[in-house]
Amino acid sequence: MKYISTRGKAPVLSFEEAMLTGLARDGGLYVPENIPQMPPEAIAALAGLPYEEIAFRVMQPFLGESFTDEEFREIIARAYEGFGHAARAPLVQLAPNHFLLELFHGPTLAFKDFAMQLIGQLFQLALKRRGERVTIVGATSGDTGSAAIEAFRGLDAVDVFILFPHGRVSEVQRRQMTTPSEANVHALALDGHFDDCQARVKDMFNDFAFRDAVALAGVNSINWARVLAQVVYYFSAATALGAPHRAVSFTVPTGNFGDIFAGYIARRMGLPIERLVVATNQNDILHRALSTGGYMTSEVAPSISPSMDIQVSSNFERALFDAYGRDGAAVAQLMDELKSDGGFHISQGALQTLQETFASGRASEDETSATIARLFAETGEILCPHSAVGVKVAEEHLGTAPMITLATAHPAKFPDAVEAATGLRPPLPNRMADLYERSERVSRVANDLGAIEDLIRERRAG
Ligand SMILES: Cc1ncc(COP(=O)(O)O)c(C=O)c1O
Ligand SMILES: N[C@@H](CCOP(=O)(O)O)C(=O)O
Repeated sequence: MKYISTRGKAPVLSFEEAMLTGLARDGGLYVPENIPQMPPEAIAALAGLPYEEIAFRVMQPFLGESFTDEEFREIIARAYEGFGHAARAPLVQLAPNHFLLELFHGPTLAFKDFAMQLIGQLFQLALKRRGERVTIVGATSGDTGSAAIEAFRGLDAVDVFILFPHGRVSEVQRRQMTTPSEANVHALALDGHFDDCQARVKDMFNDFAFRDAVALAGVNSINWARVLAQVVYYFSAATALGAPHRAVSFTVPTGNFGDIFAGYIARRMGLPIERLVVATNQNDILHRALSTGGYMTSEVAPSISPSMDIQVSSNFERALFDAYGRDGAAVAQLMDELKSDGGFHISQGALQTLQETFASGRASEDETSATIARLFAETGEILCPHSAVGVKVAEEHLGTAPMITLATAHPAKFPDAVEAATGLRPPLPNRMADLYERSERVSRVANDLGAIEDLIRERRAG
């Protein structure tokens, strides 16, 4: 199994190399050269299996020679043993044809744990074998950062630096990043928004002198391994509801397009997914792009679903690569336009291809609050604001196939928004009940590449 860049000019890599590399050296994102196919009998055989076994069968064909089956099975077992629900990703029925896939039972209460817990173990094994040490730098609007810190804290082969937008994450998210005391963990509060954090991370990857000097690695969803781990729960949920004998649809609260791109990969592997619905908050660039073909950035407006306050949606590049017939030069040109003009127009043919797979919708702030309140009153389910965006948009796309909406975070991560909608302040699980008492450690940084690079050079241990 080989991995190629969406911009067509970077070295072709193995799974392990692509995972340790993060962003391709031509600025593109790695994707598999071919998508392994799962025939209907193999999909049918997943029904009723433990999540860990489904994970092994779905992901193993993407690994090539990188890890033995025994190593990979052990890593999967360790990755999910700390989850607070035996099913790992349980389904809850909301209405006759509408289900919620709860992805928030991992250690940091967001869907990011599914991938991050796994790649923490994969990095550890790969780096030990190679005798190498890396500096992980990540950008977060709240959840990736806490999941990464949880997965990599205390590991001797990595330093982790997480850039988050100062004042734009919830208090729980911030404390999850700033309270771990391990010396290899560094939380950096940047003066700017998430897109600034993500742009600086990409700048560091494109500064080859810095990149090579610190052995830079990335665990944002620019890293293919992150996307791959998220493919699994599309299979577990769909087979629980009758796939491959009946098709299902998914609605995915979307920001950086990683989670929904994982659903797209599941579909490409053969999972019968009728519709993949992109749900955005008021920062709705993806909804506008998929409706009109114009991908135009504008100011990020802070919302009650802060983890989706994103305008430059990294993984959309992977979808564009396929929609443009895997033409790396065409993608590179669009990305240049994005940088110079703040946007681009998707060609008619590529837009049509995208629209054959993806539908989309948006939820305003009021609609998000009203959905939290209504779902609580009607079903007793307390949604986080991101999941509420998903539910609202899913309700506009219900059809004959069962609809599965991804619940991407635990409501206790966003207690203010939930309390404002329901009057209830959801408590944190017992194991993190003292989060508000723990002391914080954080460095405030300007939105300045040189200054951030200097700080990383100084603080890293390697
Ligand atoms: C709670 C939550 N929901 C949804 C999203 C959007 O996911 P993606 O960026 O993969 O589209 C994020 C952030 O990524 C998130 O943290
Ligand atoms: N919403 C994310 C933003 C980063 O996304 P990623 O999936 O590319 O890591 C977050 O919570 O940090």
